[in-house]
Amino acid sequence: MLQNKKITFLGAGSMAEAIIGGLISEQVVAPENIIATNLSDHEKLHYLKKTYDIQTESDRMKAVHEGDIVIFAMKPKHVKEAIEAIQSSTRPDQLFVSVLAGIPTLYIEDLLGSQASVVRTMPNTSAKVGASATAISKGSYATNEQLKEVEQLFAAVGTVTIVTEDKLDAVTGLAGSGPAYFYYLIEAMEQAAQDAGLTKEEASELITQTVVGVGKRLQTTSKTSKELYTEVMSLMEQPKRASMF
Ligand SMILES: NC(=O)C1=CN([C@@H]2O[C@H](COP(=O)(O)OP(=O)(O)OC[C@H]3O[C@@H](n4cnc5c(N)ncnc54)[C@H](OP(=O)(O)O)[C@@H]3O)[C@@H](O)[C@H]2O)C=CC1
Ligand SMILES: O=C(O)[C@@H]1CCC=N1
Repeated sequence: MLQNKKITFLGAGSMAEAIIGGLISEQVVAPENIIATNLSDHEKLHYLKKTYDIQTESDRMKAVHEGDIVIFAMKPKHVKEAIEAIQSSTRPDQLFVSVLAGIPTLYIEDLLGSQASVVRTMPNTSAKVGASATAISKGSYATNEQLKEVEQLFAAVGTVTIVTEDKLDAVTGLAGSGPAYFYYLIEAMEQAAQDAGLTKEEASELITQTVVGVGKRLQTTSKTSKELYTEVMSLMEQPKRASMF
C-alpha cells in the first residue's frame, strides 16, 4: 500500500531521522520515495542523503507538493509559520501526518484549509531502534484507510496503538516523553553505582542489561507490576527474621 507512495518530511530533525531510518530498514518505503526538507540546515540534508540515500530538497514548497504523504516534523512552536509557508503548494489528495506534541488536528486542518486529511501521531525516540510505542488518531477528514496507512508507516518503527484524539496529550506524557523518565532514573543509578565503587563501564553494562531484562519480562509475563517488584523485594521480610535473634 505504501510502496509506491512518496513521503515528504517537513522538518528533518531527530524524530524525522528516527522514522526515516525505520522505514528504510524495514523496507516499508524505498529510499528514493522519501524526500526530506527543513528550514535552513543544508548540512543536515546532505547528511541524510548520504546516510539513507533518500532525496532531499531545500525548496520546501516543491518537497511538499511532491509528497503523497507529508509528515510534519518541526517543533510545535514552528507549526504555524511552517504550514503557512507551504500551504499554497499542497494538493487536495494528500495525507498530512503530524508528530507534533500538543497540536490538535483541528489546528492543522484550519491552517491547511480545504478539509485536509490529517492524522496525528505520538511516537518516541525509541523509533531509532525500531521500538517506539506510537499512538495515532485521525482528524475530522482523514479516512479509516488513511489511518491504516499511517498505522503501517509507524509499525516500521515499533508498536502502534489507535486512540481517540482526546487521549493523545496523555500519551505524550506517558509514551512520547516516557523514555526520558527512564534515562533520568538510569543517570541516577549510574551515579549511585559509581559512588558505591563500580567503574562507569561496569555500571553501564549492569544497568543496561537490567533495563533490557525488565522490558523482556514485561513483554512475556502476565504478572502485574506489583507482583513483579514484590518478587524482587524478598529481603523486605529480613528485619522481622533478624529481630528473632
Ligand atoms: N524528541 C522527542 O522525543 C519527540 C518529539 N516529537 C515531536 O517531533 C517534532 C520534532 O522534534 P525533533 O525532531 O526532536 O526536533 P528537531 O529540533 O530535531 O528538528 C526540527 C526540524 O524542524 C525544522 N524546521 C524548523 N522550522 C521549520 C519550518 N518553518 N519549516 C520546515 N521545517 C522547519 C528544523 O530545520 P532546521 O534545522 O533547518 O531549522 C529541523 O529539521 C516536535 O514537534 C516534537 O513534539 C514527538 C515525539 C517524541
Ligand atoms: O518535547 C517534545 O516536543 C516531545 C514530545 C514528547 C517528548 N518530547
